[in-house]
Amino acid sequence: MEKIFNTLIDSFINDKVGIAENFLNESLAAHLKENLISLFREKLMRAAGTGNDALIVHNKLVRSDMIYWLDRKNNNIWENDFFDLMDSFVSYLNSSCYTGITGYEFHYTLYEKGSFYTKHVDQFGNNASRQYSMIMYLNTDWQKEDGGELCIHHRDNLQNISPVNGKSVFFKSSELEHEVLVTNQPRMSITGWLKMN
Ligand SMILES: O=C(O)CCC(=O)C(=O)O
Ligand SMILES: [Fe+2]
Repeated sequence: MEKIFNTLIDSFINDKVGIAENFLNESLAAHLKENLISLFREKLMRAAGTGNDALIVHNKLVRSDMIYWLDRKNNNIWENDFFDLMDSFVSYLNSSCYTGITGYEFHYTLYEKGSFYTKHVDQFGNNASRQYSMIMYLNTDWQKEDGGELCIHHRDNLQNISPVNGKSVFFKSSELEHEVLVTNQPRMSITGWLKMN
């Protein structure tokens, strides 16, 4: 995995946005996607809000995705595999870049057709614990006309990233403004944050 971890970290250092294709292998991505689809069918996914627990706001004009938090307590082997991967990524990141990450949180995310998330930054005004944002996409055969790009607003340009299967994107939560453009197909991912408490 070190090679893929380095791809993500090096591109982050060079471009402020780390991108690694196949960060999730095909099998893990497929099983996590199956989990997500079952959670949706069982009506366990909830409309996402903005803000944290203390101050949560649901506004479908800002974001229209649905989420479900991953948890080792769910006792799901694929979720646990995912957490093992994140544990090794975090220890690699901490030892190679002295980032001091002490925790993380991740949720499954579903953007149904027509959904989006308007321009925002990921760190909350009342809580600075989120250090790095990390997204992993679960969409096989994503086509350009499917839309749903992650659009990063750099100072001088826009960067559009298509949500293709297995790809991971990594950036600093306090810095980069970004949005999810309207998706024309169901768009699935795992979204999370590396935290320092
Ligand atoms: O799914 C993405 O590409 C980005 C999601 C996002 O910005 C967020 O959930 O804060
Ligand atoms: Fe975000």
